[in-house]
Amino acid sequence: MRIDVVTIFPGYLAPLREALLGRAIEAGLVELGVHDLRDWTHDVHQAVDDSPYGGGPGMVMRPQVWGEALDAVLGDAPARLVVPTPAGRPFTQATAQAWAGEERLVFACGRYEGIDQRVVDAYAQRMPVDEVSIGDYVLVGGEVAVLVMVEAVVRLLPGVLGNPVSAQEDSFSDGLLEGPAYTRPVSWRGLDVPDVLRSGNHAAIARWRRDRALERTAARRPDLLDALPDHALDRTDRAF
Ligand SMILES: N#Cc1c(-c2ccc3ccn(Cc4ccncc4)c3c2)n[nH]c1N
Repeated sequence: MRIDVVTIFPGYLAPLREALLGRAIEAGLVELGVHDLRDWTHDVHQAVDDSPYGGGPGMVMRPQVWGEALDAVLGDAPARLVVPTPAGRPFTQATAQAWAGEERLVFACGRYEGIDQRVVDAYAQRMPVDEVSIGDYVLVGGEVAVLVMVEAVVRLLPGVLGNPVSAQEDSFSDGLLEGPAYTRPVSWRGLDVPDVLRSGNHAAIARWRRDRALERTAARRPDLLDALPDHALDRTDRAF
């Protein structure tokens, strides 16, 4: 997979070259390009924003600069354009799973009050464009959202995680939150590891883990339970 990010703060994306993601890049599993939007300005002030039509607070990012930058970065290669915005569709694990199958992702990081809508509209005429949000809170720009989304996607790529099974057992992968996890020592500050996890009875362990996941999901994210298809819950599950 190739990932390109266009931003006025390239340094914000430096963490993408650290740790797991950095190793994926070094292993050739991912190619990463980070581009400074201001490289496509032509004025001495390198202006990327202007006042909003219709008035209102803040500034809007100019379409011309974005058009030149995205034309240059995209070239002729097919890609999915992703535009983080607080007004976007929710970015979820399902989104990450879908995007993990893409050959190329290009992220447009806005700042100020966002990017002129015509940028999304123009590129949506010739390629898939997703306006997405990572959560119901307001950030100052798209860079942090891109860090989140790139990590969620890249960890799903074959060869990136040491143990691919762990991605299959993630929270959300089966529609539920993960249950609690434990490691040594068996007793810590008067708190013990549940006996079942040390029983060697794999069927009992699997049942216990499913029950804790259902319990946690019912308590913290009942909306996920409501969204589960009927076949996803067996009779034992329905006790929650
Ligand atoms: N994904 C995502 C986001 C953002 C986000 C993303 C891109 C931009 C570009 C500019 N801003 C600032 C801004 C814009 C409009 N209204 C208010 C603030 C952004 C915020 N905020 N919260 C999220 N979950």
